[in-house]
Formats: sequence, C-alpha cells, structure tokens
Amino acid sequence: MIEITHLAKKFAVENPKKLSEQERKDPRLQGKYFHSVKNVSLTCKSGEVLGLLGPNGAGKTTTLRMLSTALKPDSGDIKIAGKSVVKTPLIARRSIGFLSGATGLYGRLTGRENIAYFGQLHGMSASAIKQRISALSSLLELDTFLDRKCDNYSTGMKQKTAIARAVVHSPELVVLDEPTTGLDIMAAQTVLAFIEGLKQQGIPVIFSTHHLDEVAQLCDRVSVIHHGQTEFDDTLTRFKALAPGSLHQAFMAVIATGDA
Ligand SMILES: Nc1ncnc2c1ncn2[C@@H]1O[C@H](COP(=O)(O)OP(=O)(O)OP(=O)(O)O)[C@@H](O)[C@H]1O
Repeated sequence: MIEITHLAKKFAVENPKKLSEQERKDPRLQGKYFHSVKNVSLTCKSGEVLGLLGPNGAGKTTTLRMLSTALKPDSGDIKIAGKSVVKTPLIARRSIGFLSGATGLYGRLTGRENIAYFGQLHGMSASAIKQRISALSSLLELDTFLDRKCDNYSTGMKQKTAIARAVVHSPELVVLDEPTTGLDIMAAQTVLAFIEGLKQQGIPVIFSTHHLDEVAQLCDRVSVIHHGQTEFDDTLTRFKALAPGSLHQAFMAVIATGDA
C-alpha cells in the first residue's frame, strides 16, 4: 500500500524572466517561489494500477520524483507498506522502480550492459542479473537489439530498455513517468501489457499519462492533479461516473472544479 499525504514542494525562482507566460500567470508563483506541488494526496494498494493525470505543468513529474526519493518534499509524507519514504529514502529506494523521463541510457553501452549495471548497483549477483534480463527481454521484446549499443536505438527501443533497467531489481512498487510518450502503437501496447503483468503479480504501479485510453484499459484508480493540488483521487469507476460515456469529459469536469 502506498499512501501519499499532503505533499508539497516549492522551487526558488532565480530568474523570473525565464518563466513561461503561463507560469507567470500561475497562482502557484508566490514571491520568489514557484509552488509546483501544493497539496497532493493519493493511495494505491497492491495489485492496483493508478493513473496520474493532469494538464501540462500540473505537478505530476514533481510528485513522482518525490515518490521515487529523487526529490525531498518540503512537507507531507509518503508511506510504502507503512514505512516513511521521506524518513528513510535510502531503504525505500531499493523497493521502488522508477522510470524518469529525464534519465538517459549510456549510449556507449549496449542495452544489456545498461540494465546489468543497474542490477549491480542494486547488489544483484551476476547469475540473478542474467536471469532477470532474459525474463525482461522476452516480456518487453528486447531480444533483437539488446546487444547493440544504445546510441542508435529508436525512441521505442530506448524506452523499453529504460523500463527494464528501472525494474531489474524486482521492486515492490513501480513508478513510471509517461511511459508511452513518443512510442508507436505496438511499442505502447508492449509497455501496457508489461504494466498489466506487474498488476497480475500484485505489484502496485503508479504512472503518469496524457492518454485516457490507457487509463480506461489499465487503471483501477485515477488521480488528477491541477495547479499542484489533488482534485480527484478515487476508483476508475467513480471517475467514469463523473461524465458517463466520456473519460475526456470526466477529466474536464475535474479540472473545471479546480478552476472554480
Ligand atoms: N527544478 C525546478 N525549478 C523550478 N521550477 C520547476 C522545477 N521543476 C518543476 N518546476 C515547475 O513546476 C511545475 C510543475 O512541473 P512538473 O514537471 O511536475 O509538471 P507535469 O505535470 O509533470 O507536466 P507535464 O505534463 O508537462 O510533463 C512546472 O511549472 C515546472 O516548470
């Protein structure tokens, strides 16, 4: 069980001229600080997939970076199986698999070497790494390119390899920041099937997306963040009930409530 309660994170604005016009008008800009995440709470149980939705700049990536321990929250708490990620980030890191949009693969290494390197960092033995890469390679369909240098990988090859790398240590919780962005339909389906497989194993998955069809296909729960605040956190069934027949309308209804 993952419980995020009243999470907040602000960033100092060093040069206000560098902010976009939208950010300058954003109510989260207060004096010298931009309050990217103001009040985010969500829960996700074993075997559930949670879709994190929100307009561009809503605070999804910042929330997921706090959940993965890459960023320390200013306030609020994150608990995995009752233990605080904020108080013991190093221990928590072992139990989380995090796919970030920002971390690239080492181009001079092959996909296999990239994944194996992360396995070593997690203290896995050579034989455990070999077995795990073999399993992940067939699940994510990496076989045809895994021994090529990553420099020349396509976007889909890079993303699937990065996902394998994020979960090489068989984490208790998987957090994916926009896992299907930029992927073609086949690669996206492979990634979605992989997430479904994690769910079948009882591993909770939290992923951000702008694709409502993925939410309909996979998610048990939906959280919507707008202007750094949770505006909705409940089951997919309740989300659908906000506007029967259209997830798009349901999303727009939640955003409109936040703007009111
Ligand atoms: N290190 C930082 N310093 C200053 N501002 C930041 C920093 N990180 C994020 N922000 C700002 O916080 C806001 C939220 O960003 P975040 O990346 O979390 O949004 P998002 O919901 O993931 O957006 P998108 O859907 O576009 O990926 C944005 O306005 C962003 O510019």
